[in-house]
Amino acid sequence: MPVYTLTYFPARGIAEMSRYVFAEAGVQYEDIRVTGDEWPKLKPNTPFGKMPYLTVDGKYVAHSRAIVRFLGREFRLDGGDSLTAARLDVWIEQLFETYSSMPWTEEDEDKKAKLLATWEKETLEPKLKKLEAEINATGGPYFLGKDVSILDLVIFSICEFMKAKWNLDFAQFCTLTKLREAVAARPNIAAWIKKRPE
Ligand SMILES: N[C@@H](CCC(=O)N[C@@H](CS)C(=O)NCC(=O)O)C(=O)O
Repeated sequence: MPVYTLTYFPARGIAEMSRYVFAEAGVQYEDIRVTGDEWPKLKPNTPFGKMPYLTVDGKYVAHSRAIVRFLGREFRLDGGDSLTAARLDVWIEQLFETYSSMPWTEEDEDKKAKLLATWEKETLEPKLKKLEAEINATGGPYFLGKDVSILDLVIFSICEFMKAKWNLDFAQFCTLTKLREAVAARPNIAAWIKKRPE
């Protein structure tokens, strides 16, 4: 088994989906957490001056989504064939595009709340309804039906982040709620959630 190290800030952020993949696969890795004080010194020695990055026997894999896809292939959580893997990728990109279109830079709180409400109705809702229709077509609870994949772990992680950062609970999306409950109940995921740092 290769030696894996995952380096990120002491936060969940865009590294947690990869930590979930390691947890689900039951694979050991070094979970390196770099503080804000340590970061300026480390930054010039990282692949692209950003985190997270992974090393595999000393070779780097950078960019959070490239990391998650690589781990999916490594641990057979990528659907097993190239078309299925591509369908997972499509939704990973779709979800990150949706998340990037949130009103991140608006500083006026009233304007931000209005923009968020519009974004929820016009962007989030149609995208998640379409995602739910695709999950329902497989019978669920996961995107591929009975087999969990990196996409389910990415969905779980993004929803968790949006809840913490934007207080969105997605309660109106029943299929998504079932998927999140199914992920949370997986023994390795539940064990990671219990033991991980705050
Ligand atoms: N496309 C990259 C973005 C990475 C990124 O922006 N990382 C931020 C933390 S979430 C970072 O390293 N910020 C510190 C810096 O830019 O100095 C990815 O998905 O990994």
